[in-house]
Amino acid sequence: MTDTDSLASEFDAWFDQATAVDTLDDPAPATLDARAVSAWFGDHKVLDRVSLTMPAGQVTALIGPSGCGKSTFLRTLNRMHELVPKASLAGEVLLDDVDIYDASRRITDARRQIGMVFQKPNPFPAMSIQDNVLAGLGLTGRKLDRASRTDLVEETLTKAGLWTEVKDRLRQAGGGLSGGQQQRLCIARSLAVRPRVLLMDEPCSALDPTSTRRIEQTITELANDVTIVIVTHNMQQAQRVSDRCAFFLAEAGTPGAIVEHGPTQDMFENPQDPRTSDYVNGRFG
Ligand SMILES: Nc1ncnc2c1ncn2[C@@H]1O[C@H](COP(=O)(O)OP(=O)(O)OP(=O)(O)O)[C@@H](O)[C@H]1O
Repeated sequence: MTDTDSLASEFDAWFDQATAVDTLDDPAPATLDARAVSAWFGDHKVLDRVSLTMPAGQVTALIGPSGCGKSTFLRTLNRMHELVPKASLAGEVLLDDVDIYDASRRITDARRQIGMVFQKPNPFPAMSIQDNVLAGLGLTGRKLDRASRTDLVEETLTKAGLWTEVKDRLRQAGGGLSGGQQQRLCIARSLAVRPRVLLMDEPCSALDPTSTRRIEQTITELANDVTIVIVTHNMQQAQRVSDRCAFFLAEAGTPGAIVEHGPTQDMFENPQDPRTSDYVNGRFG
């Protein structure tokens, strides 16, 4: 028995301990509505009353120069900001009208419904490809029978655009894939818990141009199933993948705020604010 075989069977055994077997629903994409979100690290205020609606089933790109608070804003959208020691927050984030920060809501519930993909692909390197896909389910405490797991692995790897490349080696280690394939594996892992929103923090910044285009294609294909919010420094990418854009700026030591937001085509072809025009045309940042 190889290492990957033994890992795979351990994981299977964990799932098979289930006394009750769950079925996964197929939820519709949700609208995320940030209302007057401010964020601090200690006494350093980095976001000031940011309000933005990210419509269901659309791709919203967050753009702006380095340090203007895009990643911080993204992390307020699924309660990851509060993991940083001394970080604090004001405002509301509504997922289809329900405040994810409401005291009666569990943090794990928000994270399950609002998944995240990071800059650097972070699969579990020694874990098999199929177990990487299923790993998030374990964390949310849900157990599926074997047939449902097999279906879920195929479905999510297909949606992430990776199935045909890995279907004959599902029990091999995730760490053996290329960087672009690893990022698509991480997207499949996020999709396996059936999120309603997927947050992506510069998901292509560690990838070559070919892998980048493949991920962009995946984003476009996913948009009907899940609302996507993506941070990107690449203006061509924002134009290629997003329906809407929000331009963030932190001017002269002030906290980050949104200068302008709207349909991507308007933001690039007919921006209302000269600072937006300067930024999207590469004159600063
Ligand atoms: N963990 C942290 N502790 C303290 N300050 C932080 C932390 N993370 C970010 N900051 C500060 O918050 C501000 C916003 O950072 P953030 O990473 O959100 O900006 P960004 O627009 O995403 O930047 P980039 O495009 O370079 O990733 C910056 O001043 C940054 O130094």
